[in-house]
Formats: sequence, C-alpha cells, structure tokens
Amino acid sequence: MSIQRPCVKSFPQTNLLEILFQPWGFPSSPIAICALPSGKQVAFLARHGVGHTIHPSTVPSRANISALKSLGVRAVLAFSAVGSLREEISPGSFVLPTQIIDRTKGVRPASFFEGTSIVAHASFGDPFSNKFVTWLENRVKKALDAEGRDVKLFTEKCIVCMEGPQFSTRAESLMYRQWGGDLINMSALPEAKLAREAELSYALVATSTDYDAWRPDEGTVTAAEVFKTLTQNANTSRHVAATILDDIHEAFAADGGDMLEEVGTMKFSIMPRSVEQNVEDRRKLAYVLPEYFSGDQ
Ligand SMILES: CSC[C@H]1O[C@H](OP(=O)(O)O)[C@H](O)[C@@H]1O
Ligand SMILES: Nc1ncnc2[nH]cnc12
Repeated sequence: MSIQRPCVKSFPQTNLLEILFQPWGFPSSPIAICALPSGKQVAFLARHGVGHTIHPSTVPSRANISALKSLGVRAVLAFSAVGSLREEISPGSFVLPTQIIDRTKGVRPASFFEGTSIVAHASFGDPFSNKFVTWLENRVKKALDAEGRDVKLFTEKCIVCMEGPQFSTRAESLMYRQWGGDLINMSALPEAKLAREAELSYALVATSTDYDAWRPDEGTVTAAEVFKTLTQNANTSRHVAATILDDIHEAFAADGGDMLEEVGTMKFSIMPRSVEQNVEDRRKLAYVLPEYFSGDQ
C-alpha cells in the first residue's frame, strides 16, 4: 500500500516504448490507483496476488517496488501478518518494527543491481524509514484507539524474515528469541531492501496472528490458527489505512519535505566507475532510479 504522486520529476516517460519497458516483469497484482475522499491518489498492490496465488519466496518484489516508483509513489506503507516471539505481543496486536534479521535463503532477487554491470551498496542499518515510522506511531495509535478498538500497538521491535513456506521449528523459534527477534514473517525482505534502493520511504505495520513455535506448553503455529486472527486484523488494517492515508499523503507531498529522508541516498551507494557501465544496464536501472541512470554517462 502506498502513496501516489502525479509524477516523479525526472522519470523519462517520453514514448510508448519507454512506458512498456518493464525490466523486472509484472507486479504481483494490478495496481489499483484510488482517490481518497480528499481527491488525493494512493496506489494499492496485493503482494501475494489477487487470489493469493504467489508464495512468499516468489513474490516479484523488484517488479512491485519498481512499478510503484514509476507511478510516482514516494512512500510505501506495507502490512503483514506476523508471528509473535514475545508473550506481551498477543495475537491481534499491531507493531511498527524498526529492525530486521534476514533469514531468507538467497533465493529471492534482493537488489535491482543484481545481474547488471553496476555495483551498489545501499545503507540498510535502519531498514525502515525512521522518520516515517516515528510519524506513524501517534497516528496509528489514535486510529487503533478510535471506535473502542481494543488493539495494542508496539514500537521499536525487531522482525525476523524467514524463507518459508513452512513455519519455523521450535528450536528456530527459540533461537530467534535469543537473537532479539520479537516478530517473524516471510515478507519483509527483500521488499524493504528494494524500497531502500529505489529511495522510497518504507514502513511496515505488522499485525500479530500467532505465537509461532516457542511456547513450551503450547502447540506450534498452524495456517488455520493464522487465519483465525487474520480477518479481524485485516479489518483493523483497513480502518487504520482509511484513517491515516490522507495525512501520509500530505506529509510526503511537499518537494524536499522532511519525510523524504531516502531521496538522494543512492548517490553515494553506487560505485563511481561509470565508464564501465553497460548502456542496457543503465536503461534498466533508469526505470527505478531515473535520477542517476536516465541521462548519458
Ligand atoms: C499465512 S501465514 C504466512 C504468510 O503470512 C505473511 O504474509 P503477508 O506478509 O503478506 O501478510 C507472512 O509473511 C507469510 O508470507
Ligand atoms: N509464525 C509465523 N512465521 C512466519 N510467518 C508468519 N506469518 C504469520 N505468522 C507467521
């Protein structure tokens, strides 16, 4: 879910060929561009496809993020069902995490630069956009407190992103707790990494559905257990989105605004040997980073 702005200044949408050129394939679902009651536009994308047909390991995250960027999106507010690794984060709780532990297994393309002649190392020490997350804290809390919704909100938590599709073993779940993990899902990565490379602000609203597999006297998570809480969490997520999207749009609307802390960061992440950059690679990367790759070298 994301904020849409009419146009990214320097995106080279000059002819039909350029528009049709989608270097990372098609996104998971059609992207619905909707007008809010205020008239502002937002774009919605279903990560697992319209009929939930896409496995977490094969979500085309590069296509998703690059398509959103090409539409003029500046900020992505992602939602995810997560397991809880902490007693206090009971199913039904909402969390705005600030850290990630990567337990994906290298099978997901995780960089726009992969397979190109251009090397870049994005900073990822703070994997979610700090300003965006901080900005969200009060707003999400207020939205959750409205209408007597009894939903707890946690902040400053660490999410483990695992490969799946099977859930974790008890031993893995206990290990993640020892590592400092508070939540677990299969979707935060490479989405957050790619948003960073695309210079988009990215925050995750994690919605807890289960206690994973670490509780000694309880059974381990099943898909059926996740589904039990999922519908209620999805309703609450829709309420949160409907309450805060206008304000998010507003916060990101002004050019050069405070919230756009990722814009400009890739400038110092791309290795500077541009003489050796392949023209086709530059063209491909111009789709997602027109700021650096659309012109001649
Ligand atoms: C249905 S449980 C596992 C599944 O749920 C989460 O998906 P999403 O993040 O799209 O809500 C998790 O990451 C797994 O992909
Ligand atoms: N326990 C769990 N592990 C991984 N992904 C999840 N999504 C929801 N619950 C999960």
